[in-house]
Amino acid sequence: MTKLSVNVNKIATLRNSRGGNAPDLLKVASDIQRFGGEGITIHPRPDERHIKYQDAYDLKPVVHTEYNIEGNPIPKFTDLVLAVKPTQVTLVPDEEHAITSNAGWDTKKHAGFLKEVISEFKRNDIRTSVFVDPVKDMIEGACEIGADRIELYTEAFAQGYSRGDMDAIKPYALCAQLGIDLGLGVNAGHDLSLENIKFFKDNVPELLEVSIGHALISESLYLGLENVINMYLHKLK
Ligand SMILES: CC(=O)[C@@H](O)[C@H](O)COP(=O)(O)O
Ligand SMILES: NCC(=O)COP(=O)(O)O
Repeated sequence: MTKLSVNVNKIATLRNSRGGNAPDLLKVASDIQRFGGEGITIHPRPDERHIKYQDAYDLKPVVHTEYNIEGNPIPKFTDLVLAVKPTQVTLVPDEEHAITSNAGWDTKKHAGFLKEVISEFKRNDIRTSVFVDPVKDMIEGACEIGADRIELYTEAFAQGYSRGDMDAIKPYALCAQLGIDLGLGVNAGHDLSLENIKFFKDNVPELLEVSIGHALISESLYLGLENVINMYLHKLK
C-alpha cells in the first residue's frame, strides 16, 4: 500500500501572498485528512516564503496521520524538527534561493555529515528519509549512513513521462528494488501528478509513500480538493 502525503506548501504560499490567514493552513490540513489524505508534508525553507517555522509547530496537534517535514538540515531546521518531532524527516540538499528542490543528495560525498544528523534524529525516534536521484551509488550510500528510507526524486521521471518516454521509469524501478534489498523503505516525490502517478506506482516495487503538492493543489482548482484526493487514492490502490 502506498500512502498519499499531501504537501501543503502551496496553501501557505497563497496565504502569505496577502498576509492574512486565508486560506487557513490548519483547516486545509485537517480537511485533507478528513478527505482521506494519509499524511501531511511541509518543506519549510530558510526564507519562510511558504511554510513558516511557526506553521510546523501549529500543525503538530492537527496532523493525526503521518507528519513529514522536509528540508536541508541546517541548524535552524534540525532544531525545529527535534522540537516538533514529526513522524518522518526527509533530508533534501536545497540551496537557499532555489525555486524548488532540484537535486538529490550525494550520499557518498556528504556521508559524514548525513550520518551524524540521521543518528541524532533516530535517537529522537524520528524516522529518516534521504532525497536521492535514482542512482545506484546514492542508494547504497543512503544505506551506509543509516537512513530508514529513501525518497526518490521523481522530476526526471515526470519529464520523461510527459514526453512519452516510458523508459524514464527504469532507473526508479531498479533503484527501488536495490533499496528494498538493502533494507531501506522507498518513498517518492516531486512533480508527481494525476497523469503520471498510476504508471509510477504500477512500475515501482513496494512504494511506501508519495508526497505530492504542486500538481495536486493545481488540479484541485478545477476538480476540488476532496475529489482530487480520492482520485489519487484510487490510483495508488
Ligand atoms: C523535496 C521536494 O521535491 C518537495 O518538497 C519540493 O521541493 C517542494 O518544495 P517547494 O514547494 O518549495 O517547491
Ligand atoms: N517531496 C515532494 C513533495 O513534497 C512535493 O513535491 P511537488 O509535488 O510539489 O513537486
